[in-house]
Amino acid sequence: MTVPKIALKNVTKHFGPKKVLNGIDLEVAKGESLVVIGGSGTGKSVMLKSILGLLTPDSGSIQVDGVETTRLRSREREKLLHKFGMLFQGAALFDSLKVWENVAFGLIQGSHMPRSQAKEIAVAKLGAVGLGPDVAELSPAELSGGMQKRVGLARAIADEPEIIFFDEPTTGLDPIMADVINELIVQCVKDLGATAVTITHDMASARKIADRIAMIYQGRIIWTGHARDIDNSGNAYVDQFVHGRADGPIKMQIKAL
Ligand SMILES: Nc1ncnc2c1ncn2[C@@H]1O[C@H](COP(=O)(O)OP(=O)(O)OP(=O)(O)O)[C@@H](O)[C@H]1O
Repeated sequence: MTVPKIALKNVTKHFGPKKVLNGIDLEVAKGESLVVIGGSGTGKSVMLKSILGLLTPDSGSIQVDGVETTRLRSREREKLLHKFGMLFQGAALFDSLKVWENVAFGLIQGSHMPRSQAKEIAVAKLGAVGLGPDVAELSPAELSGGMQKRVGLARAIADEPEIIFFDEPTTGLDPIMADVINELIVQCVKDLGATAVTITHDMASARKIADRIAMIYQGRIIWTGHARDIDNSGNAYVDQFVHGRADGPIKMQIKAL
């Protein structure tokens, strides 16, 4: 039996009285691209942060390459984090650093690579996402949102991670730029042979990026299936989300202003 790259079993997490993860069961195979869809506040980010160890679940098991990660010491956790690359929502670049320094940040700080070598890699990774060496010397503030996402992607792949997380990679981009980013994600993940987990509300992005899609609702995975089956899921919650209907079993909690 092959060991999944990532496996969550019955993971729970609450904040005060609020139960956010309600028994998450999820497996991601090596080399697979899994997209997690679900409404706002359903626990997608809390799940990713739990896998990264930025949050500790209350109960349940999280394994990466068959190793339990919920009780790691700091040095072991640091080693684990080397397996991950991450493209954050809003790119999260440092404005005080040049573009290439942002891309090389993990190589210099985490892997203690000499600056000149890290710069060479950063410029090559920028090239892989369609940005020339001239961009490397700019400040992130001088770039458009789409270019910033590309820089974030170059940073996510700089250390050639085994696993890449994409948190809302297309949010705030026009549909054409979103498609460009989706294609770059597919290409970069393929080139690296990486395992990818993406969280998004954007169904066009999910369709393009995913091998498999999982839907989270009220802190549970309520459906998983091949991306090609998303329109015939037979699940009323998935159907409502995919078609963006106000009517259906998913009730939005709307607070009175
Ligand atoms: N550190 C925290 N302390 C308290 N509550 C938190 C914390 N982190 C998340 N939550 C709560 O957990 C719930 C789920 O949050 P999460 O960020 O995982 O949602 P999400 O599905 O990623 O939503 P979105 O799509 O809007 O980003 C929210 O109600 C949020 O307020």
